Amino acid sequence: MSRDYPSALVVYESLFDNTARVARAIVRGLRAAGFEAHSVPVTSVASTGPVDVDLLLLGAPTHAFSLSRPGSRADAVRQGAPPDRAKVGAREWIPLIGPDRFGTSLAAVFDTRAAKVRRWPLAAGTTAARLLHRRGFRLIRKPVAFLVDGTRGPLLSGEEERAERWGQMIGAACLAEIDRAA
Ligand SMILES: Cc1cc2nc3c(=O)[nH]c(=O)nc-3n(C[C@H](O)[C@H](O)[C@H](O)COP(=O)(O)O)c2cc1C
Repeated sequence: MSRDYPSALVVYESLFDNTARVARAIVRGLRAAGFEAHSVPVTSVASTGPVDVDLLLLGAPTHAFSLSRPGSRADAVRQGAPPDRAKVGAREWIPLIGPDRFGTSLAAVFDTRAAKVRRWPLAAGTTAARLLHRRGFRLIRKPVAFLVDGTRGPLLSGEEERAERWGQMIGAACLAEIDRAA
């Protein structure tokens, strides 16, 4: 940690804005934990150069029990999602990145998924965690899920507040990891 404040970047994929809302709530939680934190859609971060942070977070919606694919995002567009949000997803982005790009190997993952299949073990977060691990990142906590009501949302009541608390918790966990390594 070379700056005055620890820092985190929350990269998210979101077709209907629910994962984006969760990402913003997590940013609020990270800030409450003392972090300089920002969220950015995967459609924009894909074209930026290296960034120097202490923690990378990645969030994505569950499509077909996994990360989205071009076909599932096209499906979402047919259901009303803005086409520009479907250009690139976390699945295509992760193979392009590694710890060097962010100045950290510490990462955390979250997903959104439909409330009625909440207990299904396979989801976007599981896949993202596996792919990030393969790229050399170390997940500091298990992936966490936030629930939406159906395909377009909204988030279930209380989920944004839970995301904010999770952001604060993950910030504290990251600081503990940094202390341990020092
Ligand atoms: C093509 C498609 C497939 C989906 N498959 C699943 C699924 O397998 N499991 C699930 O829980 N939700 C599924 N959903 C619901 C999404 O998880 C939901 O749309 C998403 O969490 C909303 O987040 P977003 O607004 O950020 O896109 C699917 C949605 C779409 C559009």
